[in-house]
Amino acid sequence: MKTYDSQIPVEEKMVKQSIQIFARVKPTKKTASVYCVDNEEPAGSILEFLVPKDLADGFINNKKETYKFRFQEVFDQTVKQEDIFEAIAKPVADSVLSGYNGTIFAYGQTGSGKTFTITGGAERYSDRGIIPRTLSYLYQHFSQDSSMVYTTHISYLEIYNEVGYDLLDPRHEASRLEDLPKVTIMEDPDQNIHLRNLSLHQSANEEEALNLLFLGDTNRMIAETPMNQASTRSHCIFTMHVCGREPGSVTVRRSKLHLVDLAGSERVGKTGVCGQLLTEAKYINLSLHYLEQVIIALSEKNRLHIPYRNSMMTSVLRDSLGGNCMTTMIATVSVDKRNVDESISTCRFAQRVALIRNEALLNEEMDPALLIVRLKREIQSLKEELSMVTGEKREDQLTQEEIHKMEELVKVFLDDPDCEVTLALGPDMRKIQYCFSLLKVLAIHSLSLSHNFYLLSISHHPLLFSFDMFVLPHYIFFSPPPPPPHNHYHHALIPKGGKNKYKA
Ligand SMILES: Nc1ncnc2c1ncn2[C@@H]1O[C@H](COP(=O)(O)OP(=O)(O)OP(=O)(O)O)[C@@H](O)[C@H]1O
Repeated sequence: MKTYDSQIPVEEKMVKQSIQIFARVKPTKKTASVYCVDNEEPAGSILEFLVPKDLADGFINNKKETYKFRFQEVFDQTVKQEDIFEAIAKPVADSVLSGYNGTIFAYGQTGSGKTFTITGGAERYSDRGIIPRTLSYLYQHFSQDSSMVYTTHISYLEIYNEVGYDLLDPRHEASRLEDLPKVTIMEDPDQNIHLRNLSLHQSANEEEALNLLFLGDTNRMIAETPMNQASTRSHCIFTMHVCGREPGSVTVRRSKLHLVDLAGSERVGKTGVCGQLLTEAKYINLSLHYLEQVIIALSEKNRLHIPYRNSMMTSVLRDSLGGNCMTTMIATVSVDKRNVDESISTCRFAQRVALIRNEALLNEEMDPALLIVRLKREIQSLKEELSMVTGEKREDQLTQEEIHKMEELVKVFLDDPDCEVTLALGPDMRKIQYCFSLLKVLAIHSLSLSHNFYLLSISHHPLLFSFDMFVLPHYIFFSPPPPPPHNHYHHALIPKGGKNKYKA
């Protein structure tokens, strides 16, 4: 198996990349060989179909007998789900972890193995598809990476007969489809798509995410058709929103991972469906036709208008097709003789898709809530600086907490025998004045000790009170009083011969 180095260096902010295309061949019991795979090619792998001119079931082919298609890699019938995950999904999951959007979509004829590849088979644990394996990989990474804090949200959208439904809506089971709220598309002025009525569920761990996947899968529109016993009659988009942030940083990385299981195209004439199955088939074919139109428009140079708005699916996947996303397509093909023409058209479609170049951007942004806190702090400090420069006084009074803090600071300042020690108060004149007042009181008190009796009017200051009480009988009034440190004045008694315990 080939390896792809699609791990993106984090410092690169934009990655231009063509949509990656892979092919997967569904196992068949039929032995007649109509195809071959060449994985030895240096630039990718070749899937070749051999179509004899006299093909019995009506496939008209006048000239060509071989059709060759190049893919990044072709996975033949025996390739396991685990290998598909490693080669296709892991690199996309890694880019999502780095902050880029990622999309993986499976495209192919009905019954060719899209659901098996994206979601998985129900029979064996080893049949788990891309979604459960990717969830497991991502949550394992989240728990191991202590340098980042991650949050994840999940949504699961179904587009059935061109109408969007929320597969995670708890009313799904008990209600008729037509009674459920429809998911609608809204576009903001920057042409970003928003989906109304599509719920987002936070999932803290792999188990919660798997429960959501299971809930959504049980609500999908599945029906038995002549081509597939459990055919998905809708397009399903499982989306994981990942938000990563370094602890303490205001920068967040938000990326989206779309895992898309498209409904399968089917030839209505060939399968002979009627009634509801026919209506569904018409819608499926129409929306796949619109998808093809978008792909054709994107692959043509100088096309100004891309018809995204023609269908809900192309509107929702707008970013994945020619936009801000690392996108990968898996073409699922059946190599039974009777399906060869559809498989060839799937491969042709893939070749067109490979021409589309996306520009994936590193989705980094500032967290608005944290940014507000940081800016508030900055405004406060600028205000203080400004009032220092202009000499403008702040009107608001110091709080008790601030006063207490400054008293502590002065105490530490005075207790420190180091003459170089500084009293750091910040650029707030009120605090500076308050500390000067405290220091003056102490200075006067010191003087009073050498000149016998003095009167001092000071604030209600617990530090000073403690030594005011020390030698109570020796006091007289001293006038005028020093500037009051704050609003509440008290006359304190300064003793003669008292010891200043705040000085060395
Ligand atoms: N690689 C595979 N290995 C084993 N079984 C497979 C594989 N691919 C498909 N199958 C089986 O083939 C059947 C049809 O596959 P699946 O439902 O995935 O097709 P689909 O492309 O999703 O069809 P539809 O478009 O009708 O929903 C299923 O029973 C599935 O288990």
